[in-house]
Amino acid sequence: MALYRRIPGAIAVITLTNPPVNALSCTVREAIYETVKRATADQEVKAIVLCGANGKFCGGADIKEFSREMRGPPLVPMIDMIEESEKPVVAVIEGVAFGGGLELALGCHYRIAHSGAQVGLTEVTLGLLPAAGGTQRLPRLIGVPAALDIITTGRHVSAQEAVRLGIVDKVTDSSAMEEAIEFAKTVAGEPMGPRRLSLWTAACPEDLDSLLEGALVRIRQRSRGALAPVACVQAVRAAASLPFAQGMKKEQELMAYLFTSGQARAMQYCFFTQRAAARWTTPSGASWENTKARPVRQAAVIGLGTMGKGIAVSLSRAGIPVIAVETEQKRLKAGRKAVNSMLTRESQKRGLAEAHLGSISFTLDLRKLRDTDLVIEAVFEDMALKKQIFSKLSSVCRPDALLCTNTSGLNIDEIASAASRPELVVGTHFFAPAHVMKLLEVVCGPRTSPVAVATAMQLAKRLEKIGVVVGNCSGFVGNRMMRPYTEQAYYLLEEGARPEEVDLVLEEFGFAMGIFRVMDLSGLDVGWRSRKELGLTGPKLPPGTEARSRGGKRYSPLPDILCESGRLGQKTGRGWYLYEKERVATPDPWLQSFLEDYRSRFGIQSRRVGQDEILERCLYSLINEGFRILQEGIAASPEDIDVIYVSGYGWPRHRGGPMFYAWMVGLPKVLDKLEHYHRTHPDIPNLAPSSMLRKLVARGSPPVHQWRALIQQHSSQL
Ligand SMILES: CCCCCCC[C@H](O)CC(=O)SCCNC(=O)CCNC(=O)[C@H](O)C(C)(C)COP(=O)([O-])OP(=O)([O-])OC[C@H]1O[C@@H](n2cnc3c(N)ncnc32)[C@H](O)[C@@H]1OP(=O)([O-])[O-]
Ligand SMILES: NC(=O)c1ccc[n+]([C@@H]2O[C@H](COP(=O)([O-])OP(=O)(O)OC[C@H]3O[C@@H](n4cnc5c(N)ncnc54)[C@H](O)[C@@H]3O)[C@@H](O)[C@H]2O)c1
Repeated sequence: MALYRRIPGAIAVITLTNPPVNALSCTVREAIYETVKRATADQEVKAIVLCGANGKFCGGADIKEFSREMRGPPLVPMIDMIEESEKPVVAVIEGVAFGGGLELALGCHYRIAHSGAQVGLTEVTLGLLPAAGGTQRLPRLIGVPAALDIITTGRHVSAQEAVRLGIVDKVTDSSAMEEAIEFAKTVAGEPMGPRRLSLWTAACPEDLDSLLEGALVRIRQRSRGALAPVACVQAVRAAASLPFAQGMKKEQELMAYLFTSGQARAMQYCFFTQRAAARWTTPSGASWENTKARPVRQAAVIGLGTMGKGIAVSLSRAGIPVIAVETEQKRLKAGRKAVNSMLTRESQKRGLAEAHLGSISFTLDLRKLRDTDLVIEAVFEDMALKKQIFSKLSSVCRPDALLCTNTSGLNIDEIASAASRPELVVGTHFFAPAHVMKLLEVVCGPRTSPVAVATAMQLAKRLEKIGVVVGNCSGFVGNRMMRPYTEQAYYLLEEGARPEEVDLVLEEFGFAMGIFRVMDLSGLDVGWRSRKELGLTGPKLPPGTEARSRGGKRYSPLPDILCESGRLGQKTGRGWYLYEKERVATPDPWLQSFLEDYRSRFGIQSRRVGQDEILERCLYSLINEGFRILQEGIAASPEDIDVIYVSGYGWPRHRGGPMFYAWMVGLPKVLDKLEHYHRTHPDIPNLAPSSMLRKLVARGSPPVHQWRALIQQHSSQL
């Protein structure tokens, strides 16, 4: 709702009151109409101040209403009514003014912001465009180039930048409300015509076409296949070239097209599932609601390699003091140098004051960890080494200290067995680069206690990451699902495809990089090392093992052969591609003839592999593993799997995540295709449809949010 009060000085104050973010629900819109009408009709009122309760102006339209039939007064005429008011309307922007919230403020005649506030037209992140006049008013206010950037990226703009750009008229460190009231008194009685943005013309560069073309190129690089940012460009073009009324018509047409799109549905699903992941539960009844996290005042990181450095920076950035431990002086020195320069860059970029950073001390002595509340181990992926460290930590650390491991897939319970307090051992699986990537898989072993899970999830929040609780199995959720996906990519090469063909299909789907480019970037030796550990190749492989089979299942030795010949990816200048110019992947004729020789050596008839087959075999095998994970209770819900893939594995947001995508495609189709591919390739067991998928199809393919109820909780590993 919206509260109305009159205060001395002939000012009416209208306060949006809809916790937690004052979203513009049907009731709020009705109340705004009513209160603005009341203020304009009241002879005693000379100016109106519009603000939000609880220090937040407005989080925009109520997204929950988008999946229901729209009721109540629409936003556009409501904002027009405010703009048309003869009495000045001043918006008080505290906290946030996002989406429809900023559009509402743009309909006001003046905007006063608190210095801590943020504004933005964030609709594009929900698969939409600002459809309450935002695409037409913002370019008129700040010019086409700046508006184009804000509308197509949906980025959050600080109050300082907002005043620089002209989005707000004034920024204050003290009370924005008091400032606005005083300001309103000074403009009461002035003519409001010049303040109506709908009457302005958008400042536009001479070469509008090349500006818009450049934006489309960037959109294609950032989110290929996404409809909303392209529609945003079209709407801004309308603002630059058409009168306001016609621009508004264009905005509405484009919104009507986006509003019912599968992409908008997928992105709004991502918005809610990301928040739902924080509400974790385990079958034992422990949950975010009934388990209190331990406070973390002091943390430690063991190992300052690729991951440890980023983890230390994340902790420090959250204001947590860190002790970083290495094995030898040289590595310690290199780690310290790298961490310090990362922190300097970070604080420059984010404008963080040094005082807000947690101090980092560097040591070779594990005994310094006796007062830490939480330790994160990030040493080599070696079970014996990890067990040795957990055993040492048990004697050094306080008995209530939480011991976390950053392993990418080793058995958490085996690591815990080396600790004196297995119930306080938990996996905290960060993703590279750890100070950038949002995902944190919180891996719960069979003996991990609820308090350990709660503390790790609380830590994720403090680090501004998205924590998702998963069960203990090889590769957990994310990496486990990647394996069949990667294997299919190898098999497709064996059968006749080229790396660039596979990558193109995946990139057209929306991944920023195809799987072969990704492997070249992270180094082919990473997977090679783990296959050697598992005895799939290298010295542990029993003599006489068939080249293309392991344990009766199909195996591709292609990546092993590449590694043996020194092709490790970008770092060696060649892998699945050739890198003559640093980081630029070009198809390699050598690889093409190598693949031809390989096929003839093993008598494989090369064939033209179609784009549909590439996409289906890669994605459906990954999805099928997701169903197995649900069946085994390694993930609590399909939503959790989707959050992991969207926030940690570059799954395109406008596709919702693998499980959501499977539902959008149609579960019967996914089942049918898997059956078909499994019939054709009976030696690839992963292609055999999981019983969970069959069960869901038999139950009529219910929507994703209903799957959780159908999952057999008794098999849960959480
Ligand atoms: C044809 C039809 C025409 C329509 C016209 C459209 C006009 C317009 O252009 C469209 C929009 O405005 S689109 C909208 C554009 N707006 C945006 O894109 C802003 C989206 N919101 C945000 O970015 C963040 O929530 C904030 C930064 C506002 C707060 O962050 P924080 O402090 O970390 O808090 P938190 O944990 O994030 O959220 C707390 C709770 O509030 C919930 N909730 C939040 N916003 C909601 C909303 N708008 N609605 C409903 N609910 C919303 C959220 O789900 C959560 O509840 P849950 O039960 O736990 O799920
Ligand atoms: N690199 C990735 O992309 C990635 C992603 C997620 C998880 N992980 C996991 O994170 C862990 C670390 O991986 P990484 O890539 O950072 O490894 P890395 O090889 O880059 O670094 C490991 C560091 O640990 C140090 N170390 C080894 N033994 C030590 C000891 N006893 N005490 C203190 N320090 C010791 C080494 O000196 C080295 O600096 C592994 O378990 C890995 O599986 C890696």
